[in-house]
Amino acid sequence: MTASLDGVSKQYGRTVALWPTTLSLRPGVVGLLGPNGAGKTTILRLLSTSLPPSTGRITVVGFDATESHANRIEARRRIGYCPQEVDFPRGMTGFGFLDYVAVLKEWQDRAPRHAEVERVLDLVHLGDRGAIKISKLSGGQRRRLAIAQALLGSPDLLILDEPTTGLDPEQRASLRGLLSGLAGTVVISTHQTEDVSALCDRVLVIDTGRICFDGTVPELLATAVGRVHVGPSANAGAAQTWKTGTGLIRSVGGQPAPDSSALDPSVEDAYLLLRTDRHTSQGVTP
Ligand SMILES: Nc1ncnc2c1ncn2[C@@H]1O[C@H](COP(=O)(O)OP(=O)(O)OP(=O)(O)O)[C@@H](O)[C@H]1O
Repeated sequence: MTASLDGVSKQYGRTVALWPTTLSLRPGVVGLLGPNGAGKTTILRLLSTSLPPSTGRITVVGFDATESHANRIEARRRIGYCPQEVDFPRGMTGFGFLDYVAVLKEWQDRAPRHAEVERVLDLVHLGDRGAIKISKLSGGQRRRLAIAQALLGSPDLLILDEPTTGLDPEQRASLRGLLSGLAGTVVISTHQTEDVSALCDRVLVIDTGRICFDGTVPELLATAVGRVHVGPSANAGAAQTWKTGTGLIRSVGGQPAPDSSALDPSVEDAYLLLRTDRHTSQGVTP
């Protein structure tokens, strides 16, 4: 097991961002899906040990980061974290920035440190951009530079908050290739359901500070089988409907309309239905 949350909760003043949660993470790619404000970033910051929990224990590679400062340092040595937004010193070059982060991560010897910086620059396809000032990089290139700093030292636990936001389709596909080839545990938060279906071994759906689904992509898809239709009219009571390019109406949930046929659900369909079912049955405000 790479990391665990044991009864971990987080409250900001009166706002409960995460209700008491117990979770174990093993090698593979774990995707956190959920609407804005659900608590994804809170979980990632807790796991990264940059945010102290209100209750519970957080363990990373055997070190209980909530127990002592020394344990937290040991845990952090095994973590790579890329937050949603990184404030770069824009006057620096990409290479200079990564070299600086590598120094902070205790890479003391210059030659192996520089080799590591070159390695992670290559991994995110910025090998030929290292000497350029960060202010001159595009938004997508800066995003990849932020990911590169998290890859330094091949951490056991790699935590990426919305890593594919701002990347073009080619770069997104390439990042998926990179993440799926890593040996350790990778935790990503995303709004891109395609990333989840293409990449994740395990999906956690978060809603109002609670994990409301924990399983594999096929298990998530199975929850929506027989509930997605296409036809000349919309399903009554559907959670979502839209007119497709063929002129037919695609309905997610509801009572199948006459002459409609069932479709294989996507991760997005299953996610929408999970949320709708939860909000209808529990009266949770979306
Ligand atoms: N520093 C803070 N102070 C007060 N409330 C906060 C703070 N950070 C987050 N919150 C609240 O905690 C809840 C969870 O926020 P969080 O950022 O974890 O959600 P998220 O799922 O990552 O959202 P998004 O998809 O928009 O990034 C929200 O209600 C948010 O307003």
